[in-house]
Amino acid sequence: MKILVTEKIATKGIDAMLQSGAIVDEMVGINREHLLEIIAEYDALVVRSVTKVDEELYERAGNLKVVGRAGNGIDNIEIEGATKRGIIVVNTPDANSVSAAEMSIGLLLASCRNITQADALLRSKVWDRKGFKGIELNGKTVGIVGLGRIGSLVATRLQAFGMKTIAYDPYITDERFKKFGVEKKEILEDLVRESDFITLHTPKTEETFGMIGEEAFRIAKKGIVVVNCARGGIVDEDALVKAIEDGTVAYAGIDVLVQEPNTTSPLLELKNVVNTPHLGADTVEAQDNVGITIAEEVISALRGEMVPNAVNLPTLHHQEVDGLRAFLKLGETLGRLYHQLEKEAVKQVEVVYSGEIAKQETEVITLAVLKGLFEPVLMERVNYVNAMLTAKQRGVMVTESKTTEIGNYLNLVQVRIITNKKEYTYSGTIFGKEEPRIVEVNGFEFDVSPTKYMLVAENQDQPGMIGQIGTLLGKRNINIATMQVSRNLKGKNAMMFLTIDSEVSKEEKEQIKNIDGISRIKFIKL
Ligand SMILES: NC(=O)C1=CN([C@@H]2O[C@H](COP(=O)(O)OP(=O)(O)OC[C@H]3O[C@@H](n4cnc5c(N)ncnc54)[C@H](O)[C@@H]3O)[C@@H](O)[C@H]2O)C=CC1
Ligand SMILES: O=C(O)CCC(=O)C(=O)O
Repeated sequence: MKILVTEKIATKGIDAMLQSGAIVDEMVGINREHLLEIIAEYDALVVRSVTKVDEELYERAGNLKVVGRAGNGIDNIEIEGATKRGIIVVNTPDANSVSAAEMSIGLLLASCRNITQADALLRSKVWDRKGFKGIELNGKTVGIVGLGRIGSLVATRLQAFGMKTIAYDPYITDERFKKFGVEKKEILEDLVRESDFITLHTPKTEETFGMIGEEAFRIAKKGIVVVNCARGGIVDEDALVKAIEDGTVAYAGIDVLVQEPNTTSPLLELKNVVNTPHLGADTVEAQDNVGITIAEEVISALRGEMVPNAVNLPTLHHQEVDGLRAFLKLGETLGRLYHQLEKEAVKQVEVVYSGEIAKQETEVITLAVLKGLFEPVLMERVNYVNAMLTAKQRGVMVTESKTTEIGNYLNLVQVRIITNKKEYTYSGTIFGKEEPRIVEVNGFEFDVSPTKYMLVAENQDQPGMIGQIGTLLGKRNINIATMQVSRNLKGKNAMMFLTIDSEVSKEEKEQIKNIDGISRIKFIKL
């Protein structure tokens, strides 16, 4: 077994790999050309957040079986390319959470007490106590965006500073807010308006990228403090610079930037920003923890053993699973619909199997549903192995029920999502051997072959709706592959399902929403 390590990981991690009998080449900071030249020799590659593991690399990596991400975020690794080549990607999602939480608090304190600025002045041999008056945390409100592993650690620690903790995370249950003594904010704008400090702890997704931007700074309190120790771009960097210059943001603590490494960001020029070069996980403890964990995981994966933190799972090759492959895809699709259509925290998921499929071992299909359900908000960290655990950790109850009775379809999988407010349903079937179909969404009946890009609109059942949407998309050069309309009662509400060939921008969605009679429009990406 030959393992290449391209970024610094703890010696304990390297030792653990060597002890397993592997040949380990540590080439910290290896340049891209050299990496591409030699990658074909290796069975495993261990990286942190800098090495880009992409198509170009996979193309040259004929022997690669495992990519180990020594850390949490995996946005430098192309998962799809790995999965299609049977390469397992593993990471260490829990191993550095405490360090990242402590770093967030460090940035918060360092920025609002001018610690780095004062230190720099004193080092230039000037003892001057003027101009460094900061602000206290005690009695202030901190708004936490994303109450997952790190967000919740930050919350409980900041409560010890006498802060009121509020959070926005529409994807977790009320019980989790209660557990951490955090007040829930239903909408981001409320959190922004009420916060004296805002700290970000979400993954980088299409929804979170730029979520704290011009609009947020327009409604924020004057003199707010912003900390981003999650991923670059969750706070829009240009908008932040402007907000600091006009005094909306008094201080900022930034550990992560869209472009990394980076020595030219305008944020580095601003005196009331404390910038660190992505050091959130850089502690002895976190690195030992991450190093040992990634070594164990990479070795297990190379030996073909089950790795709980496998980010993708290209190893579902068992015969019984092969027979269910189309249903796995269907289950994942049905799960993925929910969070792209709704924003309510899930309390319970019930998967109902009817017809022939009820005679099969369906547990793995339920796991596919959960994987699809959680992926849009947790990114690729959810897989067949940890999907049930993820549901449990997030306080979501999962049940299955079965009936072999055959209704309108030979096989039917219905996913019921129960929230505090209501129940949502998504049903699908398999036509022929392999063809998934979405046949019902919240009581509206369809026969849709799911595609990568789809639009779902809710509208008043009145003449002209289809034409208006079609014309608008046509003008924007967005090709409609199929379009179906379903209604419950004539003249009342209807739902439209469109499969389209390309993405729809925010602006285009806004335009569709402005069509008279359209109440809701959602873009779905599978
Ligand atoms: N600076 C550093 O060195 C480090 C940074 N990180 C980053 O910190 C971030 C948080 O990591 P964890 O807490 O482990 O992740 P996690 O997956 O445990 O929690 C993320 C939370 O964000 C929520 N969320 C997702 N989309 C949201 C949205 N649109 N609005 C509000 N909430 C949303 C999820 O429901 C989830 O509860 C990640 O971006 C990770 O990559 C992690 C470790 C070190
Ligand atoms: O130091 C590193 O490897 C980056 C840590 C990080 O951002 C993560 O684990 O997500």
